[in-house]
Amino acid sequence: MSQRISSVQSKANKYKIAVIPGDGIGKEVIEAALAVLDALASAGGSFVLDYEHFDWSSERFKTTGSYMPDSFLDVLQPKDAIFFGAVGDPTVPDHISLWSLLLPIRQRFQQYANVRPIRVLKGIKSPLADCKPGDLDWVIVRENSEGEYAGQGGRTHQELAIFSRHAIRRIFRFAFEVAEKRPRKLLTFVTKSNAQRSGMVLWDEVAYEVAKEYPHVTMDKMLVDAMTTRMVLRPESLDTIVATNLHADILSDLAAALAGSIGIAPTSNLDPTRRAPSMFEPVHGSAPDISGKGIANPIAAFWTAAEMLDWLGEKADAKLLMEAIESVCGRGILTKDLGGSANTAEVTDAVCTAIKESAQAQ
Ligand SMILES: NC(=O)c1ccc[n+]([C@@H]2O[C@H](COP(=O)([O-])OP(=O)(O)OC[C@H]3O[C@@H](n4cnc5c(N)ncnc54)[C@H](O)[C@@H]3O)[C@@H](O)[C@H]2O)c1
Ligand SMILES: O=C(O)[C@H](O)[C@@H](O)C(=O)O
Ligand SMILES: [K+]
Ligand SMILES: [Mn+2]
Repeated sequence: MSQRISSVQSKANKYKIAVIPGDGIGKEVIEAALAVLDALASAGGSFVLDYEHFDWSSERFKTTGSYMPDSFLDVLQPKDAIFFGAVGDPTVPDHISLWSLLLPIRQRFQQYANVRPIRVLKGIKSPLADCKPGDLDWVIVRENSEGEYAGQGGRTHQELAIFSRHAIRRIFRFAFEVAEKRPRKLLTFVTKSNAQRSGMVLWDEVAYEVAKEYPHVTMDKMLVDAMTTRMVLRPESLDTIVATNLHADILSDLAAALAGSIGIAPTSNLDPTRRAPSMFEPVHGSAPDISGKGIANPIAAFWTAAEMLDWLGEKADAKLLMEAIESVCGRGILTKDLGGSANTAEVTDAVCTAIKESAQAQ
């Protein structure tokens, strides 16, 4: 585990980070998160981030005809991580924007595990009556390379999903490893094998096969429709969740809302083999309805930054950042989506100050 060090910059670990803010509030929350990361580094953090900024976005597409250069894999490969905002613009069809920027990076780098931790942070109220902080504390593991996002099929089979034993096995192994490291050792797998009789039946078959390798983890199975009711009615009965690309996409927005707001939820797109750089982004999109107003909640991007530091090995700084976020939320400095009246800059400043104060106290 890394240790926070006092100002001995020469001892700091250096990481090369590609920064891709993208569109809409992606630009606002990434700017805020970079300020918070700077505050953390200069308050005695044990890391130095060497940023390269990329303007890959819908703006670039509209002026040059492409979201990113053809050489994007070569450009990103030497980086230690990719810090991403959001993609999506009201004047570009969403399937064009998603398939021109985000999905090629996720799929070509085989960032096959999309990890979405979510819990009720201190100071934030769940919309569920009586849901206390410990009652909703989950990790959603999303298959991130195939399934409903295979992009195959013509007009008559537009939504053709592709599931392979290889990809199902590796995401289940990953999810079991996550579950095994958490105190409850509980994994719920989400399926729709009653209706989808090919890919989803294979998904179930591999689940039980891989389960034999992890005898210390308790596994249970939920059909995706019933899963939504369990998340709302019995959140405390869940811990680690594994689901397909599309199912986990939908369930993770629900999870974020149940924990207070889509504006707090982080994602890691991981290549667990570490052959390719992993990509870190808030769960939310470009939010055109609030973009440009300076009111986006930056917490999702901050929590995402903490997940990135943790993946890079900077665990002490990741922890300090999460504590700073929770102390600011605990003092009621919240954006509108969480029922508060603070704007993006005010929350950002408060988190930077909390970081400095807690570093001084150490
Ligand atoms: N990974 C991504 O980059 C990603 C994810 C989801 C959607 N998208 C794209 O984003 C665009 C908008 O999609 P959408 O509206 O379905 O989803 P969205 O997540 O952008 O917004 C959904 C709702 O949540 C609110 N919201 C989102 N983030 C917030 C934040 N940080 N603070 C406060 N409120 C927040 C928005 O104002 C909106 O009302 C589309 O083009 C879509 O394709 C991209
Ligand atoms: O994967 C998707 O569907 C989108 O990018 C977005 O909704 C996400 O959750 O990342
Ligand atoms: K995003
Ligand atoms: Mn989504």
